[in-house]
Amino acid sequence: MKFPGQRKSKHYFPVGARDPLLVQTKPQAEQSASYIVGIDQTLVDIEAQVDVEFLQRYGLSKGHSLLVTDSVAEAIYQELQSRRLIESQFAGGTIANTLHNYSVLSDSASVLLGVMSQQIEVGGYAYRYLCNTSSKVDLNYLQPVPGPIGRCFTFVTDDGDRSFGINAGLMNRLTDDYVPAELIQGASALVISAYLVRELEGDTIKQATLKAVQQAQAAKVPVVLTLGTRFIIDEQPLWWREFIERYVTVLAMNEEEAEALTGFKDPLLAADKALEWCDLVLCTAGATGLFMAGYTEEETRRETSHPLLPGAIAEFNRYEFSRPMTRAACERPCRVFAHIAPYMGGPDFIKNTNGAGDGALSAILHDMAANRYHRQMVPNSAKHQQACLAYSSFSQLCKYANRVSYEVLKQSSPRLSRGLPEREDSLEEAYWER
Ligand SMILES: Nc1ncnc2c1ncn2[C@@H]1O[C@H](COP(=O)(O)OP(=O)(O)OP(=O)(O)O)[C@@H](O)[C@H]1O
Ligand SMILES: O=c1[nH]cnc2c1ncn2[C@@H]1O[C@H](CO)[C@@H](O)[C@H]1O
Repeated sequence: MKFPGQRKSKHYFPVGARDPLLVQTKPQAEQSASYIVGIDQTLVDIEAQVDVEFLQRYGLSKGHSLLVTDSVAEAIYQELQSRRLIESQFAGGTIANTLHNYSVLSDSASVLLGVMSQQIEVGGYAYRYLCNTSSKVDLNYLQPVPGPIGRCFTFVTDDGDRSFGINAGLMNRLTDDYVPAELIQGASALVISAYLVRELEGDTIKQATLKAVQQAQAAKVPVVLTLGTRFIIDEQPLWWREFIERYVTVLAMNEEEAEALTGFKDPLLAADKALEWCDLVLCTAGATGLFMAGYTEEETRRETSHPLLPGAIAEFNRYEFSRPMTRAACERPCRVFAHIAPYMGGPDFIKNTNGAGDGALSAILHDMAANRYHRQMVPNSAKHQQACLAYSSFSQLCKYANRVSYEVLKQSSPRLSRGLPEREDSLEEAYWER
């Protein structure tokens, strides 16, 4: 496990096994027991640059993810091919992207549950999917299916925004016998998306996901939900509120999804509302940066040394130096909020914003898993006198998530091909210390 985020490590963090004191503290097996599990619809992103007229012609919605039938998918594919518009075909899926990035950032294992074509052709979609996934993502639990995985037409318009047309194939046929209880119970977190409920007749992935969620809850493994696209939430916001209240510890969303869920357009108010149902919220807001909200113990909360920020909640970042806890773990829960503007104002040129939000979530997951790893390695550390959800403060979590989003934008790919630089050689090295 690498240290989460980059900063001067004034806290003790066992990154290697060479320290003799550390080796004595815990057996080796426990180190390798640190992993996260995710469930996803296995699909390949077929990326193409198009104009808004193209989206309208095929009944797609700008900035969102909609299902397309086989015949529409074929027509789209033919047009993209004949006009030579396809730029890349690369493994996608919001959770698989998140797991891949988590593994790249943390240098640690994650496990993907989903389906995979049992018959694989070199160069085909399934083949590409496997080739484009980090070797630290364990694909051994995938369920074989007798047909294609999904295709996600990823349309990038002139403004860099992305819109999706999903052709499902057999991506929704995961059954609950491919959700091993032991695997879920031993994880640092279970990660799912709202997309998993978008099923057609005969699909089983929603049921399989529910089983996994219940197993995680019973084993006190945090359930992390990302909302995916606003349309799914718009369809049944009350169902989602109840689902979150019942099962979810960490909620990730962008400001549109946040509005669909809570009715609040302002990301800060939306995050505040969502804290009625869950414990920790990440709300990304494009060029406005990102917000986090959560709980901490009132007695041990820490005041920021940064300027206090104005907003719908006055001076909302006052306690951003505190570490997040579940509401249930606090004797006197106190709400904490934090915000950060895009790292260095964002890259000079943004070709495509696809996956920037997934990137932010993978950073949060890394920090959460690092906390558990550290607790296993150094259980009597002062860091664990209280049961915190993450290793770092809200403020550091924001920085790290934001830095990873920047890297996704800079690499123009939802899946990082490399982690963060070991040293930031820009003038912004101080960013991590501020
Ligand atoms: N136009 C932009 N300029 C600067 N930074 C940006 C821009 N768009 C996104 N970012 C960065 O990326 C982060 C996540 O962006 P965004 O809110 O667009 O995610 P998202 O809609 O959830 O994306 P996805 O669903 O594709 O993963 C932002 O918090 C910000 O740090
Ligand atoms: O229906 C879906 N299920 C799973 N993943 C999806 C769906 N629609 C879009 N994405 C994925 O979201 C990522 C960016 O956040 C893209 O890489 C795309 O593959």
